[in-house]
Amino acid sequence: MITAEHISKIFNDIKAVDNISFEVKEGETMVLLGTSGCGKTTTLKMLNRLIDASSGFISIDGKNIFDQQPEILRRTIGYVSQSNGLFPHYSVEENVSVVPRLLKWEKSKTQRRAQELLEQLKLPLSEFGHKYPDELSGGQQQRVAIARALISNPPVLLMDEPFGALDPITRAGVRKEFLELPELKQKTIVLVTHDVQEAFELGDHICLMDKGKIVQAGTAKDLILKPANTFVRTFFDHQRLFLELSALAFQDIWEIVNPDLDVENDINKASHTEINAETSLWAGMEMLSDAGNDALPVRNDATGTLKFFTTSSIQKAYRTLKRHN
Ligand SMILES: Nc1ncnc2c1ncn2[C@@H]1O[C@H](COP(=O)(O)OP(=O)(O)OP(=O)(O)O)[C@@H](O)[C@H]1O
Repeated sequence: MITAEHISKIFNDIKAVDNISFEVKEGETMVLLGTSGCGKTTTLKMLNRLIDASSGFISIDGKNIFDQQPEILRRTIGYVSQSNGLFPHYSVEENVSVVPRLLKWEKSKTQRRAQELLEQLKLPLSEFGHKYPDELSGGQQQRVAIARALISNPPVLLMDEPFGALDPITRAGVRKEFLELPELKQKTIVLVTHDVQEAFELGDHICLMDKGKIVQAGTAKDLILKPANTFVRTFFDHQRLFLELSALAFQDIWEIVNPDLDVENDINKASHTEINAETSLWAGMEMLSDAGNDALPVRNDATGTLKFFTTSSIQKAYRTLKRHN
């Protein structure tokens, strides 16, 4: 678990981070979101002491980070920097082996681990191990950077705009792979982004920052449906419909949906496989987007019940939910 209490960073006379506090529980992904210059990177770098806080307290897994030597601390914290930070004159295998070398791992152990990780990241060692960063696409380089950060199996992972340099399509693909990576399921992750969609997709919790302060912290649903002030509301305005439908899941409209629509006889209930009620309404509507008269079977694991949703029943339930909020 990461705890930051009243941390600030002052550069000369600029207050880059201004008295912020947050907590990231074990296994959670916390996103620092905000526009350029609001203090996200400075906050992230204070966690592994690439930048030392001017004031405040930070602990990781109950240990005060200021009691540890920065180099030793950083061995337990994976870090993916904004520009991937790969050494251009090192091959893929050499790049991912940097930390094991510092930790004096046996060669065979390093190679086994590199093989396992690169396999998961769809860059088999036999095919990519000897290549150099400039022989790889941006998405592949980013995956090598992620493998390098994960190789020593650190419990904490810090990522600064890890997909920032990628085009939107590659970015969505790499992000999807990232979400599905078994290695990451147990990690405590802090991720910096200015991309709202990315924050909503990846963050269990989001801290929205402005001018060095956290303006609101909460789940995507909290931020979009219960904005703390006008700044938060306006921040999401340009993508509001998409974000609301992404933040809401079928379980949020479970009791609202009109039962009459569930039992219409002329809807085709056979063309979709069952999905879970934790799926977002946006994902559900995408699945229905090609359909004329289809219904999506959705299972609510909490109650064990199954309901069929059409595009129009989702839209009606969403409008009703909005009216009541
Ligand atoms: N080493 C430094 N010396 C002086 N000022 C700095 C330094 N690093 C950052 N700043 C200033 O601190 C503020 C916050 O910068 P920071 O990089 O944390 O923002 P950010 O939200 O990560 O921005 P971006 O999304 O553009 O990376 C900015 O005003 C920046 O100019």
